[in-house]
Amino acid sequence: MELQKYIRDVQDFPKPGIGFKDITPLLLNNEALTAALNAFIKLVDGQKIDKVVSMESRGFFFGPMIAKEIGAGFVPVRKPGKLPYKTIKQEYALEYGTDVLEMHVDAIQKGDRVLIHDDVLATGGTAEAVVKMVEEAGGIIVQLDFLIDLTFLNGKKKLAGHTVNALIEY
Ligand SMILES: O=P(O)(O)OC[C@H]1O[C@H](OP(=O)(O)OP(=O)(O)O)[C@H](O)[C@@H]1O
Ligand SMILES: Nc1ncnc2[nH]cnc12
Repeated sequence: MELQKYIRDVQDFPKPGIGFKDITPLLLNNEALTAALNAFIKLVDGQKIDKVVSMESRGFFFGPMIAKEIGAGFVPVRKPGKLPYKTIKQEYALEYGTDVLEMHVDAIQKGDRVLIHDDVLATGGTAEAVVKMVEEAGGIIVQLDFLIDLTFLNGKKKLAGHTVNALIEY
């Protein structure tokens, strides 16, 4: 199935000049949703994964479904002040300025084999911050799997040394 058919381009969202990739048509269509989930499971290829780690908020659409299907636990990475328990924090660069992501300190055990999932890889700043947090907690990153890679933004460069997959590339 050609998943790209289910991605809607929205110009000038959330700011003028941005071509936003809207994944909600894919989520809305059960065949496309199932095909995407099956493709994510195929990327795991039977490797042992202890935890799937995804970032708020669009990483939460597929992250828990992938975890359930491959027999792993799910770890939410959230924006500041949202997680109730003690957290590891990581600052990361945005287009303008910086932001922070947080993960619970007990979410990853030393030696855990981790799959990182998000919907979109753009500049790679978000994923790089999650890589740092997982590694700080002692996790081993097996791969990073995205629905979409905006390749013209060179996000993969920030993730050099890791296996990075995407179902759709622009
Ligand atoms: O590769 P980067 O340049 O870091 O960008 C990618 C991130 O941007 C989007 O999240 P956003 O911060 O818009 O939050 P949302 O998922 O809550 O919409 C997307 O879901 C990724 O997490
Ligand atoms: N162009 C884009 N479309 C959707 N999500 C994004 N996250 C960062 N850039 C994005």
